[in-house]
Amino acid sequence: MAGRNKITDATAALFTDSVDRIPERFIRTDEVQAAGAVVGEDETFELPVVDMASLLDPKLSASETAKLGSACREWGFFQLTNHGVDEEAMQQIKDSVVEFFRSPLEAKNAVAVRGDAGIQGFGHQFSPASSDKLDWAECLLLFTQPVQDRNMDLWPATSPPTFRHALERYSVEIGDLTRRLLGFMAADLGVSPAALLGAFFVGDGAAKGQSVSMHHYPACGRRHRDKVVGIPPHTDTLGLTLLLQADDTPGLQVRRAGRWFPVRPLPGALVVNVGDVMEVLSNGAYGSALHRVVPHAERGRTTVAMFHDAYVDGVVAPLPELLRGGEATARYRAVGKVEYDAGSAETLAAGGRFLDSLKTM
Ligand SMILES: O=C(O)CCC(=O)C(=O)O
Ligand SMILES: [Fe+2]
Repeated sequence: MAGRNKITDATAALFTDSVDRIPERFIRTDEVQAAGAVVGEDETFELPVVDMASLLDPKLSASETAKLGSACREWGFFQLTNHGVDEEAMQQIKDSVVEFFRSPLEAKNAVAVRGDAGIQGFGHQFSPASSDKLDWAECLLLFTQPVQDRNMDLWPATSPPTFRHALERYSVEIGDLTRRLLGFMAADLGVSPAALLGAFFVGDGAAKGQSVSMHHYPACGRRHRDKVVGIPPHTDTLGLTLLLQADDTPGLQVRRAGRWFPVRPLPGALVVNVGDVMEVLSNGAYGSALHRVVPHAERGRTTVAMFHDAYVDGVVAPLPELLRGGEATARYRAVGKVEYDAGSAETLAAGGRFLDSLKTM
């Protein structure tokens, strides 16, 4: 089972001071090399950019929706500009998360992962049982919606004091934005908005499942670059991910056509990516892309990844509207949500993808 380990004093010291030698558990040179080539600094390429103001503009909406659709089909990734998330709410969450990671280890470990609280809390990202390697990163993972799923014991109360309010507010903002975005995705997929929205939200508008991973990737120094990993290559197992980058440090890379494409953060934009469940819902029209994080030699990087979960009547399966009338066959077999979650966790621990086992062709 993929576990999340607590961060020790030794690791925290490693992350704060520039050290000459790092423990074997962080050295993954072979893995980094095997992962393949990165598109160079000097090469021009454009990761898709989608503009929410254009989506909402009656004159521009149709062409921007087509752009959104092609981004989800070709890349599974795009940067979203003019997204309309309240600027003060954005600033508050950025400041609060940066401040949390700057706190002393003792304060951060007040909300550390612990056996009885499942995967939530502060610690390392998932560590596969099949390897003893650790990521060059620290992560605070929390369930944010539905509200009754929150474990407030693991929400920082004082480090910093603004944290809880900032996350609560951001959770609502991202829920609203996800809802808006899904409306345009439904138009692109040719399904009713109610069908797609109903997979993510319950009748009264609450998210079926929203969670957040806040990441800090410390600077790794020139000497350790190409040896350490921020997050190893993976796809997101839930529905849709919206990522906020609290600074302009690069690090996120997306896999396409056998190479890694660095995301060059646009000021104020959010990065959106299609998760495995969305790939299934869309019957494979949208693709969940492999991505990873590479630590920067000189600069730390802080991000807030918010995930929305989705399913229809307790089942992860292609949207019925897409299969109606026998026009298309299901490219994924239907699987109960409980089985999906258990399967994803188990396959993740083994370094695989549960999604692959659902494919029918
Ligand atoms: O921090 C990032 O840029 C990406 C984080 C991520 O991929 C994840 O939390 O699943
Ligand atoms: Fe991810």
